[in-house]
Amino acid sequence: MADQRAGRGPAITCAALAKTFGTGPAAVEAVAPLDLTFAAGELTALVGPSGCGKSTVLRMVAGLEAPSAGTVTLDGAAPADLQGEGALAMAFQDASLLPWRSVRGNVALALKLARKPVDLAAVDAMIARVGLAGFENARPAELSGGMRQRAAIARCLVTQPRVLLLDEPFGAVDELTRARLNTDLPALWQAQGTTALLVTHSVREAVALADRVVVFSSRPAQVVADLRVPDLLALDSAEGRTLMAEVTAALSQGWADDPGSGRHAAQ
Ligand SMILES: Nc1ncnc2c1ncn2[C@@H]1O[C@H](COP(=O)(O)OP(=O)(O)OP(=O)(O)O)[C@@H](O)[C@H]1O
Repeated sequence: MADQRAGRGPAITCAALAKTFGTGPAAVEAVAPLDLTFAAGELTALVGPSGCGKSTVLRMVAGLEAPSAGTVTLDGAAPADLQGEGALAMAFQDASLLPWRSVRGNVALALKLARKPVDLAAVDAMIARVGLAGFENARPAELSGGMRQRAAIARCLVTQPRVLLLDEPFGAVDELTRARLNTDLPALWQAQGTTALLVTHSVREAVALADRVVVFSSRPAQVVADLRVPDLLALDSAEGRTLMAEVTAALSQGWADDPGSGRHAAQ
């Protein structure tokens, strides 16, 4: 039952979603039963201690990892259905570009795989948008790590996905470029009405980019705080600093032994 409005992202619902890797004494419970809904067209940042299960949640939303229990639905559809429509895009930290293809070739391929018309002007415009104008013909090996990440982001956004899943996509990008991408890219996906999830270790990035910040406890991931980011929040305002302090406090609380003791704030 996909959303009929053109291009608009679906709501994402995780219902009693859980994941345990392995069995017996060696089993690792990565995600305890989790109930979370991400609103259509919103960008939600997921933050939490290293190894708490953030990527696992993202991979289950992407349909790359089967849940041990519970479900993920996107406006009622399974992740695989959106994958099939080319409506779901992901960028991971390790920016896996095809090494034998140019930047232009990699970005254009995303359109082909999504069964969309390959418009080279749109491809080059997206490459310019992530600051890679002039590198259209470069192969990934000729780019820095940060440039490869930017090319991977261009590859994601060129298809105008309805769902965008970003796992530390700016990890290898320097501060200046990151600041530029942080101001430039949200406008792109907001205009497209994309529903986006962003896993990040940066509280500043989470608050700067997201409409909502969900803070997880240490493994298995459970929600310890769920905070709304006011529109047009200035990070250096008193309100911005207070919100970042709240996220940071929830993160330290998330490291505590009793993850269930957290609070569930704004929705
Ligand atoms: N394929 C797998 N097989 C076995 N264990 C796994 C697998 N993937 C993840 N895990 C385990 O699940 C737990 C959660 O991992 P996950 O990558 O989701 O955490 P994360 O919060 O994204 O971590 P980080 O912030 O460090 O990237 C970890 O203990 C990890 O070792």
